[in-house]
Amino acid sequence: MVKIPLLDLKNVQTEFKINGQYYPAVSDFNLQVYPNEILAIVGESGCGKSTLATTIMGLQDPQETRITGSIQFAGQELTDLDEAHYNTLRGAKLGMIFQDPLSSLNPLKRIEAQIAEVLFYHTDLTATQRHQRVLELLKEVGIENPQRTAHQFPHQLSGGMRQRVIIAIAIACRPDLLIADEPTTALDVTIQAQILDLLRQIQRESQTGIILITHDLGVVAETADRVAVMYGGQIVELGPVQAIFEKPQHPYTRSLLRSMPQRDNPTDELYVIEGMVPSLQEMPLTGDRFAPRIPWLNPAAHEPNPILHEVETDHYVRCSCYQQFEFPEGTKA
Ligand SMILES: Nc1ncnc2c1ncn2[C@@H]1O[C@H](COP(=O)(O)OP(=O)(O)OP(=O)(O)O)[C@@H](O)[C@H]1O
Repeated sequence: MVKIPLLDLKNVQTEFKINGQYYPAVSDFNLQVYPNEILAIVGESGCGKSTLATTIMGLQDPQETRITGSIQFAGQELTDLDEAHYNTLRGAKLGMIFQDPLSSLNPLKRIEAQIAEVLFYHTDLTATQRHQRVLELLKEVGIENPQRTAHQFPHQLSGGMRQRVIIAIAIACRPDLLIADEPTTALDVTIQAQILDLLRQIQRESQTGIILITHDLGVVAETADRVAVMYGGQIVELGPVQAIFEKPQHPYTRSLLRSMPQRDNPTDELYVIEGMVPSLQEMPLTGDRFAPRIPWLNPAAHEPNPILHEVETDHYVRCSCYQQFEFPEGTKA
């Protein structure tokens, strides 16, 4: 059976204007997201994950940004949409959850008003029905006393409760696609697990396609169906979660995994990836963008213009350098 993607990105490039010149934060980006899957996007800070999310959501300032390529959502091209049309999709068919629940909520409005607002704009529900729906949504996201929470202001809630409220707003209109940008980073571990469970429950019950953006590979292993590893604005590896964890190929994926604390040996010395993600102006645009961070690898191992290779079914790796890459002797295995 042919699977129809919910979201289909083709050659997407997002460039920021800095001192009058454009620099790509996302480039050569090709990706499909399907209904009822959680696709994780991972990479260090500065790899372009949030830029990709805001590009899909149409939240980039056109004065400062240039977006090229095609973004199709449920068969509709988004890159041509004007703000009014985007507004009919955002909050309704396209939902987004940001990292910091406090700054995503209006401190001066009660929780009920903030959830009801989305229902007001995107549904025909009456005021009484909206009130009822707000309570149902709060219950759905695991809030024990919806009546009480509905009446409270954001500062009266814990971080975990606020994130649940944000999720309630994001799912209020049953979006087909939900983008969650670091949804658990600000939360402690127990609450993190509960929020991830909630996302999985939403995916299962509503067949939602979810893009989960995170730098935390532990979160990815627990939650995702597929994983896109991003470096320098590009996908460097894409595959089913099991393939990424059990048979990682790209030197960047392998380095990220090696730098992750092991559960059975949490105090073990960690591998540290050499150097840093370069700024946009310093990012090399030809050759393998990760090459400067693995300087011991023979430069001839890299392709001059690396492309994604399918190494096994549905598992893609950029640049054939993975065939020759080894960690230097003496680094932690
Ligand atoms: N409005 C902007 N103008 C210029 N450069 C920007 C802008 N927004 C982001 N960048 C740059 O684009 C690159 C990608 O940033 P982005 O925030 O998308 O990365 P990220 O992987 O999401 O990182 P983080 O996890 O820290 O949010 C970075 O070099 C960042 O400095």
